[in-house]
Amino acid sequence: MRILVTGGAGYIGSHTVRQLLAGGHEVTVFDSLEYGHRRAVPDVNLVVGNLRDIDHVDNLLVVNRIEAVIHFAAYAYVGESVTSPAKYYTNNLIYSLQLLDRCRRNGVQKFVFSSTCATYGVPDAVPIAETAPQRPVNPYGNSKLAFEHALADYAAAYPFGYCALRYFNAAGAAEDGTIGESHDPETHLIPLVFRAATGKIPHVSVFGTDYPTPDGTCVRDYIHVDDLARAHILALDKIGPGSKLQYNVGLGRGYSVREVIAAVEQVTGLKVPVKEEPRRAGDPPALVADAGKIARELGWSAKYDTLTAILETAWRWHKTHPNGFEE
Ligand SMILES: NC(=O)c1ccc[n+]([C@@H]2O[C@H](COP(=O)([O-])OP(=O)(O)OC[C@H]3O[C@@H](n4cnc5c(N)ncnc54)[C@H](O)[C@@H]3O)[C@@H](O)[C@H]2O)c1
Ligand SMILES: O=c1ccn([C@@H]2O[C@H](COP(=O)(O)OP(=O)(O)O[C@H]3O[C@H](CO)[C@@H](O)[C@H](O)[C@H]3O)[C@@H](O)[C@H]2O)c(=O)[nH]1
Repeated sequence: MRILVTGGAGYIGSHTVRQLLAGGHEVTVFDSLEYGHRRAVPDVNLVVGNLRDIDHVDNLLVVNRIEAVIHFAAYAYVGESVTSPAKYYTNNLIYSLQLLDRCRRNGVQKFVFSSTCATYGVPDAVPIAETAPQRPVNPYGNSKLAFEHALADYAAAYPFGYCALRYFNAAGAAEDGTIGESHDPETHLIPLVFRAATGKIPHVSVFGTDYPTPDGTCVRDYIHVDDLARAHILALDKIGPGSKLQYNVGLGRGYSVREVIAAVEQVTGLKVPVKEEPRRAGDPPALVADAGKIARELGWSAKYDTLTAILETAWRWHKTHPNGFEE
Protein backbone atom coordinates (compact mmCIF):
# COMPACT_ATOMS: atom_id res chain seq x y z
CA MET A 1 0.00 0.00 0.00
CA ARG A 2 1.01 3.64 -0.48
CA ILE A 3 0.95 5.08 3.02
CA LEU A 4 1.44 8.55 4.47
CA VAL A 5 2.74 8.45 8.04
CA THR A 6 2.34 11.76 9.88
CA GLY A 7 4.69 12.09 12.83
CA GLY A 8 6.64 9.16 11.42
CA ALA A 9 9.99 10.53 12.62
CA GLY A 10 8.80 10.42 16.22
CA TYR A 11 9.17 7.65 18.73
CA ILE A 12 6.29 5.27 17.92
CA GLY A 13 6.08 6.43 14.31
CA SER A 14 9.69 5.55 13.48
CA HIS A 15 9.35 2.02 14.86
CA THR A 16 6.15 1.56 12.84
CA VAL A 17 7.78 2.91 9.67
CA ARG A 18 10.43 0.19 9.96
CA GLN A 19 7.80 -2.51 10.08
CA LEU A 20 5.88 -0.97 7.18
CA LEU A 21 9.03 -0.93 5.04
CA ALA A 22 9.84 -4.51 6.02
CA GLY A 23 6.31 -5.42 4.90
CA GLY A 24 6.93 -3.95 1.44
CA HIS A 25 4.74 -0.85 1.78
CA GLU A 26 5.54 2.42 0.00
CA VAL A 27 5.94 4.92 2.82
CA THR A 28 6.05 8.71 2.90
CA VAL A 29 6.81 10.26 6.29
CA PHE A 30 5.51 13.75 7.02
CA ASP A 31 7.01 15.30 10.14
CA SER A 32 7.86 18.80 11.36
CA LEU A 33 10.88 17.38 13.23
CA GLU A 34 9.79 19.47 16.22
CA TYR A 35 10.04 16.32 18.28
CA GLY A 36 11.05 13.82 15.62
CA HIS A 37 14.49 12.94 14.25
CA ARG A 38 15.77 12.52 10.73
CA ARG A 39 18.10 9.80 12.00
CA ALA A 40 15.13 7.78 13.25
CA VAL A 41 13.95 7.24 9.66
CA PRO A 42 17.09 6.85 7.54
CA ASP A 43 15.62 4.63 4.80
CA VAL A 44 12.44 6.43 3.86
CA ASN A 45 11.09 9.41 1.94
CA LEU A 46 10.90 12.03 4.71
CA VAL A 47 8.99 15.22 3.92
CA VAL A 48 9.64 17.93 6.50
CA GLY A 49 6.55 20.06 7.01
CA ASN A 50 3.83 21.00 9.42
CA LEU A 51 0.23 19.78 9.35
CA ARG A 52 -0.71 23.42 9.77
CA ASP A 53 0.20 23.81 6.06
CA ILE A 54 -2.64 21.59 4.96
CA ASP A 55 -2.12 22.31 1.25
CA HIS A 56 1.34 20.81 1.55
CA VAL A 57 -0.19 17.62 2.94
CA ASP A 58 -2.95 17.68 0.33
CA ASN A 59 -0.35 17.80 -2.40
CA LEU A 60 1.42 14.76 -0.95
CA LEU A 61 -1.84 12.81 -0.83
CA VAL A 62 -2.40 13.53 -4.52
CA VAL A 63 1.12 13.27 -5.92
CA ASN A 64 1.96 10.09 -4.01
CA ARG A 65 -1.51 8.59 -4.65
CA ILE A 66 -1.84 7.80 -0.96
CA GLU A 67 -4.19 4.94 -0.05
CA ALA A 68 -3.86 4.96 3.73
CA VAL A 69 -2.83 7.45 6.41
CA ILE A 70 -1.34 6.55 9.77
CA HIS A 71 -1.66 9.65 11.92
CA PHE A 72 0.86 9.87 14.76
CA ALA A 73 1.58 13.61 14.62
CA ALA A 74 0.40 15.30 17.80
CA TYR A 75 1.59 16.85 21.02
CA ALA A 76 1.61 14.21 23.71
CA TYR A 77 2.55 15.69 27.08
CA VAL A 78 -0.33 15.24 29.50
CA GLY A 79 1.03 17.78 32.02
CA GLU A 80 1.68 20.47 29.38
CA SER A 81 -1.82 20.03 27.99
CA VAL A 82 -3.24 21.17 31.33
CA THR A 83 -1.32 24.46 31.28
CA SER A 84 -1.38 25.03 27.49
CA PRO A 85 -4.66 23.57 26.22
CA ALA A 86 -4.70 25.85 23.15
CA LYS A 87 -1.57 24.11 21.83
CA TYR A 88 -3.27 20.74 22.17
CA TYR A 89 -6.62 21.63 20.66
CA THR A 90 -4.91 23.34 17.74
CA ASN A 91 -2.39 20.64 16.87
CA ASN A 92 -4.24 17.49 17.94
CA LEU A 93 -7.74 18.48 16.94
CA ILE A 94 -7.88 21.33 14.40
CA TYR A 95 -4.95 20.11 12.30
CA SER A 96 -6.17 16.52 12.54
CA LEU A 97 -9.64 17.54 11.33
CA GLN A 98 -8.07 19.34 8.38
CA LEU A 99 -6.07 16.23 7.55
CA LEU A 100 -9.13 14.03 7.83
CA ASP A 101 -11.09 16.21 5.47
CA ARG A 102 -8.31 16.28 2.88
CA CYS A 103 -8.26 12.48 3.11
CA ARG A 104 -11.99 12.44 2.35
CA ARG A 105 -11.65 14.85 -0.56
CA ASN A 106 -8.76 12.88 -2.04
CA GLY A 107 -10.29 9.43 -1.68
CA VAL A 108 -8.04 8.07 1.08
CA GLN A 109 -10.17 5.29 2.52
CA LYS A 110 -8.06 3.91 5.37
CA PHE A 111 -7.00 5.84 8.43
CA VAL A 112 -5.18 4.61 11.55
CA PHE A 113 -5.19 7.02 14.48
CA SER A 114 -2.95 7.20 17.55
CA SER A 115 -5.48 7.48 20.31
CA THR A 116 -4.76 6.93 23.96
CA CYS A 117 -5.90 5.40 27.19
CA ALA A 118 -6.01 9.01 28.40
CA THR A 119 -9.45 9.15 26.72
CA TYR A 120 -10.79 6.96 29.56
CA GLY A 121 -9.92 9.49 32.25
CA VAL A 122 -10.23 7.97 35.72
CA PRO A 123 -11.75 4.57 34.98
CA ASP A 124 -14.40 3.01 37.21
CA ALA A 125 -12.41 -0.22 37.15
CA VAL A 126 -9.21 -1.68 35.71
CA PRO A 127 -8.44 -3.42 33.42
CA ILE A 128 -10.20 -1.06 31.02
CA ALA A 129 -12.16 -2.49 28.08
CA GLU A 130 -12.99 -0.47 24.95
CA THR A 131 -16.60 -0.25 26.12
CA ALA A 132 -15.62 1.69 29.27
CA PRO A 133 -16.89 5.28 29.38
CA GLN A 134 -14.53 7.81 27.82
CA ARG A 135 -14.30 10.78 30.19
CA PRO A 136 -10.87 12.37 29.83
CA VAL A 137 -9.46 14.35 32.76
CA ASN A 138 -6.99 16.46 30.78
CA PRO A 139 -7.04 18.53 27.57
CA TYR A 140 -4.74 16.04 25.83
CA GLY A 141 -7.28 13.25 26.35
CA ASN A 142 -10.12 15.58 25.32
CA SER A 143 -8.38 16.50 22.08
CA LYS A 144 -7.85 12.82 21.20
CA LEU A 145 -11.40 11.81 22.08
CA ALA A 146 -12.92 14.64 20.03
CA PHE A 147 -11.01 13.39 16.99
CA GLU A 148 -12.21 9.81 17.61
CA HIS A 149 -15.77 11.18 17.37
CA ALA A 150 -14.98 12.88 14.06
CA LEU A 151 -13.55 9.63 12.69
CA ALA A 152 -16.70 7.72 13.64
CA ASP A 153 -18.94 10.32 11.99
CA TYR A 154 -16.85 10.30 8.80
CA ALA A 155 -16.91 6.49 8.63
CA ALA A 156 -20.70 6.57 8.99
CA ALA A 157 -21.19 9.09 6.20
CA TYR A 158 -18.39 8.60 3.67
CA PRO A 159 -16.62 5.70 1.94
CA PHE A 160 -14.01 5.61 4.63
CA GLY A 161 -12.87 3.27 7.41
CA TYR A 162 -10.65 3.82 10.41
CA CYS A 163 -9.01 2.20 13.37
CA ALA A 164 -8.32 4.15 16.57
CA LEU A 165 -5.59 2.44 18.54
CA ARG A 166 -5.77 3.46 22.18
CA TYR A 167 -2.21 3.04 23.29
CA PHE A 168 -1.29 2.63 26.89
CA ASN A 169 2.27 3.76 27.79
CA ALA A 170 4.76 3.16 24.99
CA ALA A 171 8.18 2.01 26.22
CA GLY A 172 11.31 0.22 25.10
CA ALA A 173 13.41 0.42 21.94
CA ALA A 174 14.18 -1.57 18.80
CA GLU A 175 15.73 -4.95 19.59
CA ASP A 176 18.92 -4.01 17.71
CA GLY A 177 19.29 -0.82 19.80
CA THR A 178 19.48 1.50 16.78
CA ILE A 179 16.32 3.51 17.40
CA GLY A 180 14.52 4.33 20.63
CA GLU A 181 12.91 7.07 22.68
CA SER A 182 14.56 10.50 22.37
CA HIS A 183 12.48 13.49 23.42
CA ASP A 184 13.59 17.00 24.29
CA PRO A 185 12.35 17.92 26.79
CA GLU A 186 11.98 14.42 28.18
CA THR A 187 9.08 14.10 30.59
CA HIS A 188 8.36 10.37 30.37
CA LEU A 189 9.06 8.24 33.39
CA ILE A 190 11.16 5.41 31.96
CA PRO A 191 13.80 7.48 30.09
CA LEU A 192 14.08 9.75 33.14
CA VAL A 193 14.67 6.77 35.44
CA PHE A 194 17.52 5.64 33.13
CA ARG A 195 18.96 9.15 33.17
CA ALA A 196 18.88 9.20 36.97
CA ALA A 197 20.46 5.72 37.09
CA THR A 198 23.36 6.85 34.89
CA GLY A 199 23.86 10.17 36.70
CA LYS A 200 22.73 12.37 33.79
CA ILE A 201 20.17 13.94 36.12
CA PRO A 202 20.52 14.10 39.92
CA HIS A 203 17.32 12.16 40.66
CA VAL A 204 13.99 11.05 39.25
CA SER A 205 10.88 12.67 40.70
CA VAL A 206 8.05 10.46 41.93
CA PHE A 207 4.91 12.50 41.28
CA GLY A 208 2.50 11.62 44.06
CA THR A 209 2.81 8.98 46.76
CA ASP A 210 -0.75 9.22 48.08
CA TYR A 211 -2.71 7.67 45.21
CA PRO A 212 -5.23 4.91 45.99
CA THR A 213 -2.86 2.26 44.62
CA PRO A 214 -0.97 -0.53 46.46
CA ASP A 215 2.20 1.55 47.02
CA GLY A 216 0.65 5.02 46.66
CA THR A 217 2.25 5.79 43.27
CA CYS A 218 0.57 5.83 39.84
CA VAL A 219 0.10 2.57 38.00
CA ARG A 220 0.52 2.40 34.20
CA ASP A 221 0.49 -0.35 31.59
CA TYR A 222 3.82 -0.16 29.71
CA ILE A 223 3.77 -1.67 26.24
CA HIS A 224 6.78 -2.26 23.99
CA VAL A 225 6.97 0.16 21.07
CA ASP A 226 7.47 -2.66 18.53
CA ASP A 227 4.40 -4.46 19.86
CA LEU A 228 2.49 -1.21 19.42
CA ALA A 229 3.91 -0.81 15.92
CA ARG A 230 2.73 -4.29 14.95
CA ALA A 231 -0.83 -3.37 15.93
CA HIS A 232 -0.80 -0.73 13.15
CA ILE A 233 0.20 -3.25 10.52
CA LEU A 234 -2.62 -5.58 11.61
CA ALA A 235 -5.10 -2.69 11.74
CA LEU A 236 -4.29 -1.65 8.16
CA ASP A 237 -5.17 -5.13 6.95
CA LYS A 238 -8.42 -5.16 8.87
CA ILE A 239 -9.84 -1.76 7.86
CA GLY A 240 -12.47 -1.89 5.13
CA PRO A 241 -15.11 0.57 3.92
CA GLY A 242 -17.15 1.80 6.87
CA SER A 243 -14.88 0.16 9.48
CA LYS A 244 -15.14 1.84 12.87
CA LEU A 245 -12.52 -0.01 14.87
CA GLN A 246 -11.21 0.84 18.31
CA TYR A 247 -8.65 -1.24 20.16
CA ASN A 248 -6.74 -0.89 23.38
CA VAL A 249 -3.08 -1.76 23.01
CA GLY A 250 -1.41 -2.64 26.28
CA LEU A 251 0.11 -5.54 28.15
CA GLY A 252 -2.84 -5.96 30.48
CA ARG A 253 -0.59 -5.56 33.51
CA GLY A 254 0.09 -2.44 35.53
CA TYR A 255 3.31 -1.34 37.19
CA SER A 256 3.62 1.45 39.73
CA VAL A 257 6.18 4.23 39.50
CA ARG A 258 8.11 2.60 42.34
CA GLU A 259 8.01 -0.78 40.56
CA VAL A 260 9.40 0.82 37.40
CA ILE A 261 12.27 2.33 39.39
CA ALA A 262 13.03 -1.00 41.09
CA ALA A 263 12.95 -2.82 37.73
CA VAL A 264 15.40 -0.31 36.19
CA GLU A 265 17.74 -0.83 39.16
CA GLN A 266 17.56 -4.57 38.56
CA VAL A 267 18.13 -4.34 34.78
CA THR A 268 21.01 -1.83 35.04
CA GLY A 269 22.55 -2.91 38.34
CA LEU A 270 22.63 0.81 39.22
CA LYS A 271 21.03 2.70 42.09
CA VAL A 272 18.35 5.25 41.11
CA PRO A 273 18.20 8.41 43.26
CA VAL A 274 14.58 9.35 43.90
CA LYS A 275 12.81 12.51 45.07
CA GLU A 276 9.20 12.30 46.17
CA GLU A 277 7.09 15.21 44.94
CA PRO A 278 3.42 16.27 44.83
CA ARG A 279 1.05 14.82 42.24
CA ARG A 280 1.33 16.03 38.64
CA ALA A 281 -1.87 17.65 37.34
CA GLY A 282 -4.02 15.50 35.06
CA ASP A 283 -2.68 12.07 36.11
CA PRO A 284 -5.25 9.32 36.78
CA PRO A 285 -4.17 6.88 39.55
CA ALA A 286 -4.20 3.66 37.49
CA LEU A 287 -4.53 2.83 33.78
CA VAL A 288 -4.33 -0.81 32.76
CA ALA A 289 -5.59 -2.28 29.47
CA ASP A 290 -7.95 -5.08 28.81
CA ALA A 291 -6.35 -5.95 25.48
CA GLY A 292 -8.59 -8.95 24.80
CA LYS A 293 -10.40 -7.39 21.85
CA ILE A 294 -7.33 -6.79 19.69
CA ALA A 295 -6.10 -10.29 20.54
CA ARG A 296 -9.40 -11.85 19.48
CA GLU A 297 -10.08 -9.74 16.38
CA LEU A 298 -6.59 -9.06 15.00
CA GLY A 299 -4.62 -11.94 16.50
CA TRP A 300 -2.31 -9.42 18.18
CA SER A 301 -0.28 -10.32 21.24
CA ALA A 302 2.66 -8.70 22.98
CA LYS A 303 6.04 -10.27 22.25
CA TYR A 304 7.60 -8.35 25.15
CA ASP A 305 5.34 -9.53 27.93
CA THR A 306 7.12 -8.34 31.05
CA LEU A 307 8.37 -4.95 32.17
CA THR A 308 11.88 -6.40 32.47
CA ALA A 309 11.89 -7.55 28.84
CA ILE A 310 10.78 -4.07 27.75
CA LEU A 311 13.36 -2.30 29.93
CA GLU A 312 16.21 -4.46 28.66
CA THR A 313 15.65 -3.10 25.15
CA ALA A 314 15.40 0.46 26.49
CA TRP A 315 18.65 0.01 28.45
CA ARG A 316 20.51 -1.15 25.33
CA TRP A 317 19.33 2.00 23.53
CA HIS A 318 20.12 4.42 26.38
CA LYS A 319 23.55 2.86 26.98
CA THR A 320 24.59 3.20 23.36
CA HIS A 321 22.84 6.56 22.74
CA PRO A 322 23.27 8.57 25.96
CA ASN A 323 22.23 11.73 24.06
CA GLY A 324 19.47 10.09 22.06
CA PHE A 325 19.70 10.96 18.37
CA GLU A 326 21.94 13.97 19.05
CA GLU A 327 25.63 13.49 18.31
N1 LIG B 1 4.19 7.71 23.84
C1 LIG B 1 3.10 7.20 24.38
O1 LIG B 1 3.16 6.52 25.41
C2 LIG B 1 1.75 7.42 23.75
C3 LIG B 1 0.63 6.83 24.36
C4 LIG B 1 -0.62 7.06 23.80
C5 LIG B 1 -0.76 7.77 22.63
N2 LIG B 1 0.35 8.32 22.05
C6 LIG B 1 0.18 9.06 20.79
O2 LIG B 1 1.01 8.46 19.82
C7 LIG B 1 1.50 9.43 18.90
C8 LIG B 1 3.02 9.35 18.82
O3 LIG B 1 3.56 9.53 20.11
P1 LIG B 1 5.13 9.56 20.32
O4 LIG B 1 5.39 9.20 21.74
O5 LIG B 1 5.79 8.81 19.24
O6 LIG B 1 5.40 11.11 20.18
P2 LIG B 1 6.57 11.88 19.40
O7 LIG B 1 6.53 13.28 19.89
O8 LIG B 1 7.85 11.15 19.50
O9 LIG B 1 6.08 11.81 17.90
C9 LIG B 1 5.17 12.72 17.35
C10 LIG B 1 5.76 13.27 16.07
O10 LIG B 1 4.82 14.15 15.45
C11 LIG B 1 5.51 15.27 14.96
N3 LIG B 1 4.53 16.37 14.91
C12 LIG B 1 3.84 16.91 15.94
N4 LIG B 1 3.02 17.88 15.50
C13 LIG B 1 3.20 17.96 14.16
C14 LIG B 1 2.64 18.77 13.13
N5 LIG B 1 1.73 19.71 13.40
N6 LIG B 1 3.06 18.58 11.87
C15 LIG B 1 3.98 17.64 11.57
N7 LIG B 1 4.56 16.83 12.49
C16 LIG B 1 4.16 17.00 13.77
C17 LIG B 1 6.65 15.50 15.94
O11 LIG B 1 7.73 16.21 15.36
C18 LIG B 1 7.03 14.07 16.30
O12 LIG B 1 8.04 13.57 15.45
C19 LIG B 1 0.96 10.76 19.39
O13 LIG B 1 -0.21 11.05 18.67
C20 LIG B 1 0.62 10.51 20.84
O14 LIG B 1 -0.42 11.33 21.29
C21 LIG B 1 1.61 8.17 22.59
O1 LIG C 1 9.40 12.22 36.23
C1 LIG C 1 8.36 11.57 36.29
C2 LIG C 1 7.56 11.33 35.14
C3 LIG C 1 6.40 10.62 35.29
N1 LIG C 1 6.01 10.15 36.50
C4 LIG C 1 4.78 9.37 36.61
O2 LIG C 1 4.93 8.23 35.82
C5 LIG C 1 3.69 7.87 35.18
C6 LIG C 1 3.90 7.80 33.70
O3 LIG C 1 4.15 9.12 33.22
P1 LIG C 1 4.67 9.43 31.75
O4 LIG C 1 5.80 8.54 31.42
O5 LIG C 1 4.89 10.91 31.69
O6 LIG C 1 3.46 8.99 30.83
P2 LIG C 1 1.92 9.46 30.86
O7 LIG C 1 1.75 10.77 31.49
O8 LIG C 1 1.12 8.31 31.42
O9 LIG C 1 1.63 9.70 29.32
C7 LIG C 1 2.03 8.79 28.31
O10 LIG C 1 1.11 7.78 28.26
C8 LIG C 1 -0.20 8.22 27.93
C9 LIG C 1 -1.09 7.04 28.06
O11 LIG C 1 -1.14 6.70 29.45
C10 LIG C 1 -0.16 8.82 26.55
O12 LIG C 1 -1.43 9.19 26.13
C11 LIG C 1 0.79 9.98 26.53
O13 LIG C 1 0.88 10.48 25.22
C12 LIG C 1 2.13 9.52 26.98
O14 LIG C 1 2.98 10.65 27.10
C13 LIG C 1 2.69 8.94 35.60
O15 LIG C 1 1.95 8.45 36.67
C14 LIG C 1 3.55 10.11 36.10
O16 LIG C 1 2.96 10.85 37.14
C15 LIG C 1 6.78 10.38 37.63
O17 LIG C 1 6.42 9.97 38.74
N2 LIG C 1 7.93 11.08 37.48
